[in-house]
Amino acid sequence: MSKKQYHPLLQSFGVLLVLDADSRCIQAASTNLTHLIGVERPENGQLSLACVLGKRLSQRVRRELRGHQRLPSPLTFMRSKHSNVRFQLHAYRVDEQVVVEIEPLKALGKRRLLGTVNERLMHLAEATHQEELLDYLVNAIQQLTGHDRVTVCHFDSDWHGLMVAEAPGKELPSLLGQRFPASDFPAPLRQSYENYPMRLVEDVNAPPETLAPPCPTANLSGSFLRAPAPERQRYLKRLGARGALSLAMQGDSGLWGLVFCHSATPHSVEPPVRDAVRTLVQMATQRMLLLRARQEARYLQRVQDSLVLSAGARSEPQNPQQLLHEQAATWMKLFRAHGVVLWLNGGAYQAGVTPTPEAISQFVLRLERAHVHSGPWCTRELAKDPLTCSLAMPEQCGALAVPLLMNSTQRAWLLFFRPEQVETLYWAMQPATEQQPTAIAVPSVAWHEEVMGKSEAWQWVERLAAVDLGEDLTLAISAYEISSLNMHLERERKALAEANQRLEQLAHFDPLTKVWNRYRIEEAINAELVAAKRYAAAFALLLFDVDNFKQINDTHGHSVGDDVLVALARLVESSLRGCDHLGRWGGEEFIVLATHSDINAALGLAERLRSLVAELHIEGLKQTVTVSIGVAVWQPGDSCKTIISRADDAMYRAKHGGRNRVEMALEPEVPI
Ligand SMILES: Nc1nc2c(ncn2[C@@H]2O[C@H](COP(=O)(O)OP(=O)(O)OP(=O)(O)O)[C@@H](O)[C@H]2O)c(=O)[nH]1
Repeated sequence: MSKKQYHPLLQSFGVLLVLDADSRCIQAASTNLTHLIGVERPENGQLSLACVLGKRLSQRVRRELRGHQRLPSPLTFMRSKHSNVRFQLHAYRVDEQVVVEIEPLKALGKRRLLGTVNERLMHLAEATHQEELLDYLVNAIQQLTGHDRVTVCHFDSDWHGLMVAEAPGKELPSLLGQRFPASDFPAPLRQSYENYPMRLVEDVNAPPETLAPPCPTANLSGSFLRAPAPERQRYLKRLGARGALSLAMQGDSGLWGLVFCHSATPHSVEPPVRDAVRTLVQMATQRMLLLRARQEARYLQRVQDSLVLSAGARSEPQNPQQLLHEQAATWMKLFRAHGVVLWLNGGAYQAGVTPTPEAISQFVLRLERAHVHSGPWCTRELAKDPLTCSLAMPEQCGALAVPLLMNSTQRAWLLFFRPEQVETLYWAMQPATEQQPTAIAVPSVAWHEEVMGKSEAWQWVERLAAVDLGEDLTLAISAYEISSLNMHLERERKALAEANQRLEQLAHFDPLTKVWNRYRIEEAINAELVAAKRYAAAFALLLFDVDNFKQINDTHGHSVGDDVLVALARLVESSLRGCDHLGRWGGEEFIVLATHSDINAALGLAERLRSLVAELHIEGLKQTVTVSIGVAVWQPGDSCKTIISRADDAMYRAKHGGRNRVEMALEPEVPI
């Protein structure tokens, strides 16, 4: 550490010694050495630590400091057996020197103090609300130290202080609810509280002690005895305080606040009482952080609970509009917003008090350009933020925007809007007036500040919860999109299957009789020809034609003719084996493909069909329907054309033979 010249003035409630690195020789001592401890300085000689503490204790100090930065704990001693004044000693190393601080101790009744402190600690540990906790803390400290006014000052994110708790006194005016500007707590001051969490000023008006001989090299920045700097003295006077004790309340991310104890008259606080107060403050701070963490956890849980709903909606996905409609009220309550917008695929779903769609669209466009990272964006002053100041959003003051990463290129946005929150702040001190101090009193009208144009601030935990909500919403929206896509695909698939079926029908079936069409029966004959050739498995074709069909048509009309064809097809179809097939060859001609059939089987089948048809009764048709059938059996070397041609010849012979007959095809004269 570089040797800096620190304020060499000291308070008089203790004695300060500056020793060499070996803790033997006293290089300088505060001017109250004789007065407080009764040690005379030798006229010309060197003062040793042993002269002040005695041989034994000075040896102990040296031993305990060897290889260490400071004594593990303070030591107590009495100057002589005859005097009952006890002292407390503390020593630590700074640079190449050792600093020893000695304070007289008054008889305090240690047991009683311990009991009181334990009782207070128990109470603090049981507090369930921050206000209750801090109220109890300031009252407990007031009882322990006897200060007139004890307050807790909490810092906001700009380091302005707000007096949030107070044990008021009779001598000093109340500071509760007042704000102190950040300029009252400059960074070095806050830093010093982080290093030395407690400061005691016994009497701000007391003439300071100095070091004798003067010792400009001594680094007393960490000394508990150092006198307050002139600006701090002025400040305390403005607060009406002559005696002051202040303690840091250290939060998770820096200084949470300070405890100020003030009294209108000089006020000493014994080391054990200071230790007790420090323990109380530490305990209260821990408890407060715990309460806050619990409160935040409860809040996050509430947001989570609202997510569970949208998670439930995931199994039965809702469209974004439904989702917003159902959840908007809950979300607005949770996020203390008066409007919410879900911006998706270039359109806005809105609920509550929201800007116009044009303004929202502009806002999102700017967010897309300026806010590239995945975290939330927020402001409590839309009219002042460079991103939004030129947008027309008259009813909005604050906005929280959460990007929803729908995929690698597309972002949706969840936007919350807050109205203006006009607030009156009571400033205890204005930075500008620090040069001309004014006695603190009940805040004057001039110190009221109306804060306009701002919404409530977006808390850290709210931003965190909004990100959680955004992630959940992204899932819910994706689930909905996937499910609608699936539904669409399913519809498409069904339509395609139906079209295919229709196509299949058209391609293979005769639309009137629903039996195979010419193309399909031809296909089947060709397949059978291949099988017959390979396995020499004979099959037969029965080609039949309705007799005098023209006359039926002409006499009874085409529709009766159609009925005849349909009834005939049904009858024949139902009379065939499962392995045989019926097809319409054209007009009133049909073919039966009888697999695994020799000539006898085929003739038997043809005869059976003929007689069945002759018994067919058609509604509206008095005459009987008959068919003439030509039968051809597969011959090696047959093609579709040759076998049908033989069947056709046979059928014509049946026609010419008088109709309602079966004729067998003639054997081919030469092998085909
Ligand atoms: N109703 C109806 N008539 C059809 C259909 N297809 C063909 N026809 C008719 O069937 C008749 C066939 O007549 P023709 O070829 O002279 O034979 P036919 O009257 O049965 O006499 P033969 O075959 O010699 O017994 C024609 O008048 C066709 O118009 C159809 O799908 N429905």
